[in-house]
Amino acid sequence: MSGQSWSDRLLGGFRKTSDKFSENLSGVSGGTSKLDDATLDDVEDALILSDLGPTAAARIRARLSEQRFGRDIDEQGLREAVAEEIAAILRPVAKPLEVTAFPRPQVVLVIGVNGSGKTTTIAKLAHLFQEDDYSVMLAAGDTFRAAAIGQLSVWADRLSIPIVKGAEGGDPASVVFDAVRKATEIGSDALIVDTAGRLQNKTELMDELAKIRRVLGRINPEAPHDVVLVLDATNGQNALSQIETFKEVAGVTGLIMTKLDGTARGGVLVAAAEKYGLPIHAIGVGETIDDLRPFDPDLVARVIAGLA
Ligand SMILES: Nc1nc2c(ncn2[C@@H]2O[C@H](COP(=O)(O)OP(=O)(O)OP(=O)(O)O)[C@@H](O)[C@H]2O)c(=O)[nH]1
Repeated sequence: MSGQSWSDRLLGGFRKTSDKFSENLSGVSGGTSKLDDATLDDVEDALILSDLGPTAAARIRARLSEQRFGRDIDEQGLREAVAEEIAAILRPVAKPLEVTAFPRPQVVLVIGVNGSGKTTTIAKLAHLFQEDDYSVMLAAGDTFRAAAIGQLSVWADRLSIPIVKGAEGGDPASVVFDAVRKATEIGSDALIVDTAGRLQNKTELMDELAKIRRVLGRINPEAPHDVVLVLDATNGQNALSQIETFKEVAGVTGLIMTKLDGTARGGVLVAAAEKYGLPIHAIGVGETIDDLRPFDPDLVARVIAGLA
């Protein structure tokens, strides 16, 4: 593991976004001047190029214009104002995943395309719950690939938590059914379920998730309590189309964005918040077990705007 703290890594990642923002804000640097249309154009363009998306960029521009048009502003003031507007978009969606289900266990379905960081995120999430003294169980519901089952088992061993798995090619719904029964039996607080990420076959995935839901509902009508979509920030705007699709096939209730360390595309988090308003539970800032962190909207906004 590198000697950097998670916050350095987070700042490092968003710093690339903020560097991109700053590069594109070069017309604004210098002394104090009146906020005019040309400057607002530069800010809007810089935000779009930083992956915040056209809608969030236009909204921030409109707010700046409304509040400060024609007033003296310097670069620092402009960055502060932009940070405030970004934070205003992010604050309402910052919601940690809480274990509140009664009866237990809280069933958390985790979905996302292969390679998004889903398996690692499940392990990190389990670890976060453990740190809060919750008992956790895993279910290897991605029976489509033996590698996925194996990978999750390795994490379960490392974390010393029980895992329920079926055979490769087996029925994910039956794995989930067994897991809920077992978790209820031993009194687990949370059950985190891995699922297949086959977006290329929407109908199959939808049928599979619908069946998991049906089976879960038979044991506990409240389950699944959470359907968490894991997104890879390095995909930039493509992450948004994944939200669109998974919302439709899986009824997503919240997001975790991974790989925010080291990408210049961290602004997509703001685009996602603005467009979908789904809760952002946490962010992934590295490959180790401690690298899933609560999402601090004010800090992220300041880093994107180049202030932190
Ligand atoms: N830098 C960085 N890497 C991450 C992060 N989260 C996951 N990864 C890495 O991304 C790769 C894919 O992660 P997995 O957890 O295997 O992703 P998955 O979606 O389960 O992918 P498959 O198992 O291939 O379907 C691994 O090399 C992880 O270590 C993160 O927040 N930052």
